[in-house]
Amino acid sequence: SRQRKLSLPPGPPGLPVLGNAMDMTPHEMWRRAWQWGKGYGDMIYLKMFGFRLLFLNSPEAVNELLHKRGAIYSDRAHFVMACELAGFGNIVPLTKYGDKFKLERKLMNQALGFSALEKWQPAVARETHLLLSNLLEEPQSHLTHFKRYAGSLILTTVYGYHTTLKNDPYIADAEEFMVASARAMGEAWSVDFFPLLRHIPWLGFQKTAATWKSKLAVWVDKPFDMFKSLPDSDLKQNSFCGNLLLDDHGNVSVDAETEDRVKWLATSLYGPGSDTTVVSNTILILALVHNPHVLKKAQKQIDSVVGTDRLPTWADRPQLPYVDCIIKEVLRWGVPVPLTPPHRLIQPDKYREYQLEEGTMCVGNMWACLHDEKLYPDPEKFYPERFELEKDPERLRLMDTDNYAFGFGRRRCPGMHFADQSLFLTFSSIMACFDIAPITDSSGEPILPDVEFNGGVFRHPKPFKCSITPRRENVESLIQAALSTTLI
Ligand code: HEM
Repeated sequence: SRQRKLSLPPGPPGLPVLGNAMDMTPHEMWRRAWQWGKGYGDMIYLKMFGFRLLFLNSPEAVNELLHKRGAIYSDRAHFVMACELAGFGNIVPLTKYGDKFKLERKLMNQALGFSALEKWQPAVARETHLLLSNLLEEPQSHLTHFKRYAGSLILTTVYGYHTTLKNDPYIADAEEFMVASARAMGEAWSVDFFPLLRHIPWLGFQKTAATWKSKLAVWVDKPFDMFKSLPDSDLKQNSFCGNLLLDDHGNVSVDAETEDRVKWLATSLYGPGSDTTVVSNTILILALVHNPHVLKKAQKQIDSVVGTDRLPTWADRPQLPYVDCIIKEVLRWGVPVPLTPPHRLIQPDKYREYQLEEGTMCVGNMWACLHDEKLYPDPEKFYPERFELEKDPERLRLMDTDNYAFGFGRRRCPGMHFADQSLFLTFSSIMACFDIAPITDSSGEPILPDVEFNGGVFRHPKPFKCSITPRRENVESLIQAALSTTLI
């Protein structure tokens, strides 16, 4: 027994009985794990009752375990609060590794993978041009516009439902579900560590879970019923649900079990797909306010390739390498999702001098990987040139943000190519149309916003003000012209 203990990875000493339970925090857990790493190395092990948690802080460790050994590191935990009490067990991020997982992956890859990207281009273009129009009209509400853009894009993709409303009821319901499911997985930690907590009435776990359960009809069935009642159209037929469920005449042509599975898959895509998009666009704006030279350099490249009498398109991408460097640096510097949900190890394993036990919950720390000083010198600096100036192909391959920002191995984000496509169009179009700068005080001095982030599952910048102004007189007419040619 002594030998087994000695071969576990190191970690902070826990308390008697409680173990490391008091070391956990819902606020910026990734930063705490990264700080522990300075003393313990890139693998940090915590234990609470029957729970074994392993933070992986380096590109080497995540690649070796979560990626190369993905066949045994791709299961998920059975969260009591989310799966048992609230009834959220059917959402994709909670699916156990096995046949159901494989089928869901196949369906998501079919709808969102590389080969499906072209199909989504008209919808992404339309939503982007609407976003530009919103930013032109009400530049101070950039966060509201990013939320409408991301929400409408996901609902269009998933259900064929497009909205121009800033307070669309389907988006409101989907956001409510996203908050509830994130909380269910967060609170599940404490209920899983201390199973008795669920029976203490004043803590309210059972009551909250029962409220959530009673809303499943609104969160899961309502958008699906809306999809079924939409008039037949190309948008509906081509959507995620349409593609998987409808025959050529627009009728549902699958059995009830498949229909139920697709319904849950559809609901699952909203949270991971929309918040990450909002966060990435907001991080771009924050980074540009602080780095005007980056915006100027990008605008110069965009102007030389696109000119001044049209908006960027995907065909311009090969000639706009600096925009690609900015996308990589936004994902690296901002880290929209700093930690993976735990990947559960399904059998005992050995790595380096460590023995890892079956059931260990392995968490990839993307923030730590993307701030690794060996790969990214001066990691706190927003510096897109780091990707442009690196000439060694092997180092460039290791530095590629896509290796880390979207998670790892078999659980890697199924929406990553879709996200990359939409980020290219929004980033290049925003920079082509607008100057972005700090607001100024009464004496004209710039007020730079703080670089501060919320500490939850998604790394939202704290709300900030900035000035977003059209670069030229013809920006409005360009946007209008683009909108009229990208009608859905
Ligand atoms: C900048 C944009 C995005 C980022 C940074 C991002 C990042 C991530 C990360 C880190 C994970 C966890 C992977 C792991 O456990 O190893 C994940 C999972 C997931 N993402 Fe994304 N994502 C983005 C956009 C999207 C989009 C647009 C969609 C869908 C349209 C999407 C759908 C999902 C789903 C369904 C999962 C759960 C996969 C599973 O548990 O098997 N994501 N994403």
